[in-house]
Amino acid sequence: MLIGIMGGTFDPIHTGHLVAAETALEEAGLDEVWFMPANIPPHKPNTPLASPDQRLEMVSLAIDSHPSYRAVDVELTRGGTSYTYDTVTRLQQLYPDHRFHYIIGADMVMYLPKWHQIEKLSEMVTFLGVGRPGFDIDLEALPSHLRSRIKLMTMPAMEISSTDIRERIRNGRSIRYRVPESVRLYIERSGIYGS
Ligand SMILES: Nc1ncnc2c1ncn2[C@@H]1O[C@H](COP(=O)(O)OP(=O)(O)OP(=O)(O)O)[C@@H](O)[C@H]1O
Ligand SMILES: O=C(O)c1ccc[n+]([C@@H]2O[C@H](COP(=O)([O-])O)[C@@H](O)[C@H]2O)c1
Repeated sequence: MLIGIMGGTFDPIHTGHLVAAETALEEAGLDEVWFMPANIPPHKPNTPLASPDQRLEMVSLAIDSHPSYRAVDVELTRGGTSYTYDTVTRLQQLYPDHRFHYIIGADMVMYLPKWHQIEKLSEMVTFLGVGRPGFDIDLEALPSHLRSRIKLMTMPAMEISSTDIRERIRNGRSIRYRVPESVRLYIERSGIYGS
């Protein structure tokens, strides 16, 4: 099986994540996409506002009806900082018959050289890069060994981020359609980001 891992903080999950996953599923011919919330995302300055359980719950609600999507809690149960190299090493041990691709937005593509053990990791997965408004992908600026391990996907520009969702909630603005309805209702009921 060919698996695309959609790793993220998902604080909260939004339609940008879902369209990125669907684009990769279709364009790279993936069998499944595994949505994997990070426990402690490396290199993010702030702790997520939602707890690990809440982020996993929102992911599960968002992907509920999709036959090829799964929510995977390996990073949450491992605890500590969620280095992707450690995660993929573990997944390859657990699922020796699977191949793994890793889906990332344009901001992360240009940040790859800073990832933990990136030389080894880039031998283990192919990165599927999707465009994101405000972030240019310049493959020429990346080291050649990395460049050859990235496939670019064509995704409609979606100017949407978890930061923007949280800010909208703080300002009493609508998040309808920016997140799946089930996630919107969960956020409203739980009051995670304020009311
Ligand atoms: N609108 C988007 N278009 C394409 N890729 C996206 C989009 N939003 C997030 N991603 C990608 O999804 C992955 C997980 O992102 P993450 O959960 O940190 O969301 P975020 O919206 O970037 O969060 P925040 O605003 O809190 O930093 C990253 O690889 C990121 O680049
Ligand atoms: O392993 C690393 O060094 C590394 C550095 C930055 C990001 N990541 C992973 O990339 C995914 C997206 O990161 P983020 O910060 O945009 O949520 C998430 O699963 C992180 O664990 C991984």
